Amino acid sequence: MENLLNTEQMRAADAQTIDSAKISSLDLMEKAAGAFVSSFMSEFSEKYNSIAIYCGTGNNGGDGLSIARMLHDKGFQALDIKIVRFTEKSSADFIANLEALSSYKIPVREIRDAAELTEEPAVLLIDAMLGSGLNKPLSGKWEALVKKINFWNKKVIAVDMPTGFRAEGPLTADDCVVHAKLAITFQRPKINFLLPESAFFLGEHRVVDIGLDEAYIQSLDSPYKLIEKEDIACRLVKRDNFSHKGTYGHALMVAGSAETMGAALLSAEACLYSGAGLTTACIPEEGLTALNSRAPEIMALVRTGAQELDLNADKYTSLGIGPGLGTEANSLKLLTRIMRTYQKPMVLDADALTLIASNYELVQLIPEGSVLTPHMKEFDRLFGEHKSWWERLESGRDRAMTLGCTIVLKNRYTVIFLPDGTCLFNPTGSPAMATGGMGDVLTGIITSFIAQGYKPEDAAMLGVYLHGAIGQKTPDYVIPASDLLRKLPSTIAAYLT
Ligand SMILES: NC(=O)C1=CN([C@@H]2O[C@H](COP(=O)(O)OP(=O)(O)OC[C@H]3O[C@@H](n4cnc5c(N)ncnc54)[C@H](O)[C@@H]3O)[C@@H](O)[C@H]2O)[C@@H](O)CC1
Ligand SMILES: [K+]
Repeated sequence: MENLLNTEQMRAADAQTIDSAKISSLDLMEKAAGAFVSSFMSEFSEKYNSIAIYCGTGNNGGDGLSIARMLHDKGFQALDIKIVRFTEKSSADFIANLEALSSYKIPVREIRDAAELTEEPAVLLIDAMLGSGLNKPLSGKWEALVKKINFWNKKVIAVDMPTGFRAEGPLTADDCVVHAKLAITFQRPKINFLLPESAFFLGEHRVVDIGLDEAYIQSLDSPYKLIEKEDIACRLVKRDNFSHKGTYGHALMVAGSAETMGAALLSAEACLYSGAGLTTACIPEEGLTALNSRAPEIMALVRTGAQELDLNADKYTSLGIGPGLGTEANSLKLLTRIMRTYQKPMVLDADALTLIASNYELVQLIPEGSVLTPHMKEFDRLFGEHKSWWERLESGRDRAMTLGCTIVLKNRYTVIFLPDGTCLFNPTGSPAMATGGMGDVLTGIITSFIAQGYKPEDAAMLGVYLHGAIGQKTPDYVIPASDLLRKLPSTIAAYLT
């Protein structure tokens, strides 16, 4: 798992690397610029394109000057440097890089006011004005310049981060930030790159390794972590030679209503396809034919109308509840009854969460160790309105700790809040997954992993990562949830090796 750092910690890692690796800050800047250029060239190889490199006078600007030199050496001819000199302060490494540029025939122009710029003919703009040194919102000359650059609507590639972007803390659409297509960032993504509001300013990001001291970075105390492929491989357990269906547990999925049987089918099938030994779907009578014809492997526990369900809780090794359940009185009765009867960790999703939100006393009945899988709206219904995703990060951590539960807040980079206050970001996923039924499948996978004996936190991590990995692999415009779940067995097997 990769530790994600805040700006202050990143600066400490920078200093520690210079200290421990006996590398000068100038050489580190050279490494960072080299890593940027390699990544840049893999994406933008047309050397005839004109490129304007806007540099500040701090280290982000120093990177920009070094990048200009390297691009020139790689054969990019149509380069043009603009130095934004709104202050007389310059960093030592910026000055050193400006000197190194003196033997190069790259045009350099100093800008002292945004009004000096009328247009920008370059096709591509590299933003090396301000990076992680940002210490307050942009105003005055900076604000005017950023507004002008955004008005030009160029293809902007940011060095480390877009000028004006806050690496952590709440973001709003009103922040004055350079709008960039891509940020090539150093060593770790900024935490805010993983939150949806970053899309106001940034298309995508790539992370490049600049050789910072990894042992030191991993030793720092950060609640924020990024899940890696190895975390999945080392948690997944192979199926034993002499195992049988009883080895892999019995998952019960309480889901569906007459109009939403699809949600029950998808979540129960996801249990089956991710390896539960037995799966039972607790469904209304109207759904029985659909279940039997679509998924003969799945058993039914039929619930009729308001009739109280006689649940033998010992029979099941995991329970998922919520997909397509409905929010009317009968569903509330069913949920309450199940929460009173079943005291092992359960997976709560969709309508179960909405019912808990509007009958908040039910929160007390959530068994410790359970997994809650809300999307943003369900999260806000449960825990109150939040003005930003940063606030959701803070309250998600807080709630996971007080409830002793795992909370899976679904998004492009789904966030998993663990009961110990750790906050895991999942890297896998794709916009092709933005279709109905996806959440039902995820609920089924997590329920299935718990049935098989994985700890709920691990079940959530494995489920979220593998679910996203399938979506990410599809070259198609969209992946229907039922197609995704059929790829679960081969995907899980691929991660086992
Ligand atoms: N490990 C790392 O973090 C490394 C960082 N490097 C580069 O160094 C950058 C950070 O450099 P610096 O710390 O010199 O900072 P920046 O170059 O981001 O900013 C320069 C200066 O601008 C001023 N400033 C901040 N906010 C302002 C505002 N709102 N209005 C006007 N002026 C403002 C501050 O005095 C700041 O020091 C990184 O983004 C990255 O590009 C690389 O060179 C090498 C390794
Ligand atoms: K920048």
